Amino acid sequence: MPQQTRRRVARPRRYLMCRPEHFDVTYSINPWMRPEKPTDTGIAVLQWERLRNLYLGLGHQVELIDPIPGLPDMVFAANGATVVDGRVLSARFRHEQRVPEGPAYLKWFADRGYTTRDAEFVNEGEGDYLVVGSRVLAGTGFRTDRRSHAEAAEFFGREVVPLELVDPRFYHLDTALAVLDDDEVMYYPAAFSAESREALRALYPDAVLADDHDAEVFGLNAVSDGKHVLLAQEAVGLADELVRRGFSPIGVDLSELLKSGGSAKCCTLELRGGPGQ
Ligand SMILES: CN(C)C(=N)NCCC[C@H](N)C(=O)O
Repeated sequence: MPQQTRRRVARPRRYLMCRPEHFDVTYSINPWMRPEKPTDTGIAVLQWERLRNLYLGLGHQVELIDPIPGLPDMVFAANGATVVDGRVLSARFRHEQRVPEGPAYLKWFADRGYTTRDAEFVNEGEGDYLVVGSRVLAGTGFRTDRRSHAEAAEFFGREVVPLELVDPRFYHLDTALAVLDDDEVMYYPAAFSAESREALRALYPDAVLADDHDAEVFGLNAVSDGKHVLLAQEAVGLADELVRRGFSPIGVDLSELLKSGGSAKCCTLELRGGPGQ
């Protein structure tokens, strides 16, 4: 069926978020981070609250993890773990500044009775693991160690498709690719190696492709519930194409968090399945 005639249905989601009470840019571990530029924690909190209220207004559940002083990037909950069928693979961060976030998120899950695994290899949670239907797309190149992909495949019992990122501005998979539905994605081809571009073309021949501008404003760091797609408000080309395909895009302003290299998806960890599954 042509994409534009599909009726889009929202599925209620459960998300984990972390209020950016200690947000700041005090170090630089990606090309967007400029510690010399001022940040405003109050604005970051306001922008984040709007995102959270949008989720609640759409009928989704939002759980919260307490922010920890001294961990300014902890707001990026998507990096904190990967949750599939109630099974939680912990994050193991590449840069020392973020290493303590892994155990903090893992504890949140363990305290609530989830089945957890303390990851053996470096991986940055849903920053590099994206679930598309029964398949998991897995980024590597800048953060997540390739060896983590086999660990994730074994732990989740799912097919894991490796994708290599080649542009340091798009250092996590979820800065270059967004999941729209169980069989649809949008992505920025130039962020991937030739081999990975080929793999994506074969898997998703009808994917929405982002242009340079929309990728650079982090339009692909988007969250979809199957109908509503929350994405950076500046990504107007992507929003137009999403409307054409029957989705309802909702523009969000997360300009303060972009100073650390994150947007809507980075702030949002999807909880797929609950404890005891
Ligand atoms: C897309 N996701 C989840 C992210 N891109 N996360 C943002 C991480 C930002 C942080 N300063 C870092 O460089 O790790």
